[in-house]
Order: sequence, then structure tokens, then C-alpha cells
Amino acid sequence: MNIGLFFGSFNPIHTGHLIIASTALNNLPLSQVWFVVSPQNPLKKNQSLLAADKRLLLVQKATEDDSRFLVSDAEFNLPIPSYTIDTLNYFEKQYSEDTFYLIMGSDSFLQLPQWKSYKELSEKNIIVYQRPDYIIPETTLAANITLLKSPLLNISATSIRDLIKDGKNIKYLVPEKVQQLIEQGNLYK
Ligand SMILES: Nc1ncnc2c1ncn2[C@@H]1O[C@H](COP(=O)(O)OP(=O)(O)OP(=O)(O)O)[C@@H](O)[C@H]1O
Ligand SMILES: O=C(O)c1ccc[n+]([C@@H]2O[C@H](COP(=O)([O-])O)[C@@H](O)[C@H]2O)c1
Repeated sequence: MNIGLFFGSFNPIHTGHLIIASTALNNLPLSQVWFVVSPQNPLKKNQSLLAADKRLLLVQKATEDDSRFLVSDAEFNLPIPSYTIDTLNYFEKQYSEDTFYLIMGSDSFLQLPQWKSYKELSEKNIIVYQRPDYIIPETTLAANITLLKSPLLNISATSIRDLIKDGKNIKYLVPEKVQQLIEQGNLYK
């Protein structure tokens, strides 16, 4: 089976993430997308990072009605910070009959040279969703990199956290169930 791995801090998960995962499924021969929640991005020092188990719950709620989506907490049991190459090696060993594709936004893709084992990672199957301000010209890409042709999504977890802090409404930017949990838990205030 071909599986898309969508790694992220998901602080919180937003509608953009769901559109990216669905677009990858629609454009490539993938059977599933696994949302892999990272306790700690090695390159991000984020003061407003919600506890990992709470972010995981939000991702579970956001994806529970879509059978194409699965959620993984594999990185909760691996060393922190969460290095993608280590988790990918773990998945490849654990599910040796499956083929994995990494899904990421173009901001992450452009940052790849700073990631652990960059050379090894850059030879994997990678699916990239273009992001405003981080546009990658298609001509520069190797054959293992797929650039999705889809509308740009001007939405980020940072802007959602800012809206919440300012007491604004985040309706439609996150799934309804996620909005409810954020409001009930008074999260990101
Ligand atoms: N609007 C978007 N367009 C393209 N890729 C995106 C978008 N939002 C998130 N991604 C990608 O999703 C993955 C997980 O991102 P992440 O959970 O950090 O969300 P974020 O919105 O970038 O968060 P933050 O604003 O806190 O940095 C990354 O690969 C990122 O590039
Ligand atoms: O492996 C690395 O060196 C590495 C460096 C930076 C980011 N990552 C991973 O990239 C994913 C996306 O990060 P984020 O915070 O933008 O959602 C997340 O799973 C991080 O652990 C991984």
C-alpha cells in the first residue's frame, strides 16, 4: 500500500492541513494519509506549543470522519526532538510491505537542507504543497519530488493562534469539532 506521511506540530491542526492531505490523495496513487503528530520540531522554539497529547486529540477529532486519514503518535515513543528521518526509518522497518511518501508544505521543503540526514531524506518520495511566500519553481525538481498543482492556502497555525488571542472567531479555519475543543478547553488564550 502507498501511504502518505504528513508530519507536523499541528499547533493546532487547521483546514489547510486537511485540504493538503486530501489533495495528495486525489493526485497520487495513495491509499491513506497518516497524520504524524510531532511532540517537538527540532528547529522550532515555540513558546505557545500546546501539550502534545492535546494536539494529538485535536488531530484525531479533525480526521475521525474520514476513513482515508489515520493519526499516528509514533513520535511520542521516539527520542525528542522529533527527527523525521528516524521516524521514517521506524515506519519503513515496522511496515516493510508498504511504500511511504512524505507530504509537506513548500516552506518545510525549502528548509530540508537543515534537517537531520538531509541527503538521505531528499532521496525519498516527497509530495510538496506550495505555500504563499515559499513558491518553488517546478523546473528545479528531481523525479522523486512531486509538486502538487493546487490553490494556495493562506492559512497557518500561527495566524489561528493569533486570532484566538485577539478574541476573534476561527470558524472555517479549523474543523467545527476542533473549534469546540479549543473553546471548551480555553486553549491558546
Ligand atoms: N497553508 C499551508 N500551505 C502549505 N503547506 C502548509 C500550510 N500549512 C501548513 N503546511 C504544512 O503542513 C506541515 C505541518 O505544518 P504545521 O503543523 O507547522 O502548520 P503551520 O500552519 O505551518 O504552523 P505554524 O504557523 O505554527 O508554523 C508542514 O509541512 C507545513 O509546511
Ligand atoms: O528531522 C529534522 O531534522 C526536522 C527538522 C525540522 C522539522 N522536522 C519535522 O517537520 C515536521 C513539520 O514541522 P512543523 O513544526 O512545521 O509542523 C515536524 O514533524 C517536525 O518534527 C524535522
